[in-house]
Amino acid sequence: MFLLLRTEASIKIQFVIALFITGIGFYFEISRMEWIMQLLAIGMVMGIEGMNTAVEKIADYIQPKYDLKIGLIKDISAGAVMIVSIIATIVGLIIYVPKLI
Ligand SMILES: Nc1ncnc2c1ncn2[C@@H]1O[C@H](COP(=O)(O)OP(=O)(O)OP(=O)(O)O)[C@@H](O)[C@H]1O
Repeated sequence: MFLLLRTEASIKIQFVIALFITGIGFYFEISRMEWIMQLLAIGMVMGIEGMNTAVEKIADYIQPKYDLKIGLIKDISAGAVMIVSIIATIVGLIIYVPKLI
């Protein structure tokens, strides 16, 4: 976890967003269930991002040169991050939009 936070720019950004959204959670005094959903969303995104980083590192280790199959593998792995990020954004909107309007 510390290795990821120290070396990966995308995890650093997600960590800052996680801290920010946690602060927002305290500000709006979200419910116990909303905290569970928010924490799951944060954990999902950062966990899958960590796995994506591992896939990228393995790919670069086994094939440092340009390779269509490696490109496809990296795209699929990045796609997994995209899926959980979209879902996490929707969860955030479901929690906070009603509090803002
Ligand atoms: N060896 C390769 N062969 C073919 N395409 C590659 C290769 N390496 C990267 N790519 C393409 O470039 C994209 C970005 O790959 P890269 O490894 O730079 O990840 P990244 O998304 O920049 O991740 P991060 O910012 O976390 O390092 C991949 O999704 C893939 O499409």
